[in-house]
Amino acid sequence: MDNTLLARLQPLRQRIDDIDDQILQLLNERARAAQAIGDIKKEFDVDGPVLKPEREADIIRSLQARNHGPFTAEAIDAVWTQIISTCRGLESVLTVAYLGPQGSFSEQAAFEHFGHAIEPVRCDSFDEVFRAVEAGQADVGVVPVENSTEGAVNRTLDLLLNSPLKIIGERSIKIHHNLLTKSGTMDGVTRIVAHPQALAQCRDWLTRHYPNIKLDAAASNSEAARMAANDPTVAAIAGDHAAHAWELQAVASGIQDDPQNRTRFLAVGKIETLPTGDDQTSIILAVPNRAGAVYTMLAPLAGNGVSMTRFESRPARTGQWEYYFYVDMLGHRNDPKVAKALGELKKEVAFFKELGSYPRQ
Ligand SMILES: O=C(O)C(=O)C[C@]1(C(=O)O)C=C[C@@H](O)C=C1
Repeated sequence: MDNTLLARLQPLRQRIDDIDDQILQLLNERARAAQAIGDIKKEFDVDGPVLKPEREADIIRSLQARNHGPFTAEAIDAVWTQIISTCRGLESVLTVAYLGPQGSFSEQAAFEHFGHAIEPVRCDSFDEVFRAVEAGQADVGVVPVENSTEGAVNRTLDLLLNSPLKIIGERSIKIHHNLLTKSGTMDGVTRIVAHPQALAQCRDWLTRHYPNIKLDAAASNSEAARMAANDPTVAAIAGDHAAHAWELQAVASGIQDDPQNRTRFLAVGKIETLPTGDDQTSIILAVPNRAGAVYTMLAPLAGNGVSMTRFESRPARTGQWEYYFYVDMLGHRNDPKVAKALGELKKEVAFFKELGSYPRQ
């Protein structure tokens, strides 16, 4: 390297080394403070949860609010999620249940939300994720709830209806699909395998490029990737993490019909999440099947100035054209406006279930 170039880089690199030393010292001080918090928590409640979603959201948001850059808000989220994850792990390791072998989008969402210092509980279905958390085999679960191309993930909605678990957080991630094989070509491939949601998200692309190939459903995209890794007649649709985990090559990448394709995941658990000042509340409602019932059902929200952010319906399976309505609104259930709206709403409906209040992403 040119000597003058080196001479100019050297002091800056020295500066970075000094800063890294300070960061390291501060990270260890932070870790010791978290360990002390963990000891106090144990003193008061041995089996109580270490995870405090509202505190984690507060820390990251207030750093983002005070930040003047050039470090970006997204970088603050990623770096501090990992710092907090490590500190939390020193108090007690968080076990997280989610769908799929290594490399699934659920795993990516779990890492982006809770950091990497977690112990995975990998499940074969969304039902198993709920069961694992309900049975105490995992502290929390991460499940997809809606996709920007395909809409609601119906199985998750049905499980939320019947589960005692609460929603404790949300995380939306970009979903980028690839067509993957062991060789990186389609030679000898007789079928394309993926989770039905992924097949649906890539429907137009598949029709255009492989109109005659057999499409098969797998329990997860990472399961499809595992199959492709072991069988040269299989091509999988899966994300970059799965490609990496199963050492597959891309025949084509970014094959989702919508380049902005995103999936929103929910974190579910048994803990109660306190207000942060920027929260969302999710509920399920049902009303008798008569004219104007849905309008009346929602009137308390508008009447109390509570904004509805999502409205989804699922058949109640009574054969009577009755539905469960899944409603998200801004605010925490302890906020006076939300509490009043929920109180009024309960009186109007035939069925009411609170799914939880949690920090907005
Ligand atoms: O403040 C706490 O209760 C902590 O345990 C510390 C800490 C952190 O590292 O900042 C870690 C885990 C909790 O979920 C929240 C915050």
